[in-house]
Amino acid sequence: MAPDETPPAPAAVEPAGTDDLRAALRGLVADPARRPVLVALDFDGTLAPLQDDPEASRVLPEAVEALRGLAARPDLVRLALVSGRPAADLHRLADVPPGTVLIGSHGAERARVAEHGLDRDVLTLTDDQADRLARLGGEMQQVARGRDGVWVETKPAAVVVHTRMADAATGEAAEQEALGVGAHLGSVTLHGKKVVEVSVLEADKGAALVALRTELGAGAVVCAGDDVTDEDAFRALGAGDLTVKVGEGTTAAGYRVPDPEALAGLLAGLAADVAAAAPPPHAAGEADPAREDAPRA
Ligand SMILES: O=P(O)(O)OC[C@H]1O[C@H](O[C@H]2O[C@H](CO)[C@@H](O)[C@H](O)[C@H]2O)[C@H](O)[C@@H](O)[C@@H]1O
Repeated sequence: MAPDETPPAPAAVEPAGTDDLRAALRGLVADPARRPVLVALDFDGTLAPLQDDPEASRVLPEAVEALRGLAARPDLVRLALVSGRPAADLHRLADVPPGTVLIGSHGAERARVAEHGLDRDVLTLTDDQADRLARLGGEMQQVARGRDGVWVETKPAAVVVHTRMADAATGEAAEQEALGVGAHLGSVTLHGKKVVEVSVLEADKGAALVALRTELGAGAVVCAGDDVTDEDAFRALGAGDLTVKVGEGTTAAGYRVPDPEALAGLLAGLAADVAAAAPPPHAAGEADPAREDAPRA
């Protein structure tokens, strides 16, 4: 090859599909050496179909049921949501079972769903971060001003310009301007699906997920997501983990499913496998304390 010739780009490897993923999930749960498996799921576009109004987002009913089933066997599975949403918003919208860990604000927040409420660390900002967040809010409002369908969401450590309801040209212009604001005021700027999000904190889903797997002593991680920030998580995981891209687009994930409905079906299958698994040894033959006729201690 002549020195000035560019080598051809390697062909992108298309992730494996739904049937292969079903088999891989079944194999993972059947392997005692991989327990507990950490199932870490993105919210918007993954568990909850995308909506014009983020307040309308909900986990699909089939996935709600499946997550309840998975949470019933913490010896086999631990659950986490890993989202760009603030942890408190996730808790309000997501309907996930107690024990679920919530990683919010793209990794900057950590909380755990309790029986009645949410256990969480309060996110604190330095004076400089708080000052930049306030200035970001003002500048992003300027970006949205006069542009139909463009609006601003304010989060604990970030400001988001939303363009889903704008026409293509208006949305594109707003996103470009918002990226410029991020370049001078932000610590991290994310260009996601019809959003530009500028954060005053350094955080990413990959680092947060790796920290959680270590804390839990998870033998493997199953991680699913649909947007650019989920790619940080996919890249941070290892060869023995299962990474799942929901929808179209280039990805580092090993598997792809077409939409949140397909993912919900796979989670239901996983929950069925978990329900069929042998109970942990200490529980075999023990009376069920939830039953009325169980002997009193
Ligand atoms: O990490 P995620 O759980 O995927 O959260 C990422 C962002 O999700 C929200 O925006 C996205 O969903 C909205 C509702 O479906 C949709 O209108 C928007 O176009 C999507 O980008 C949320 O509003 C952002 O704050 C999150 O960072």
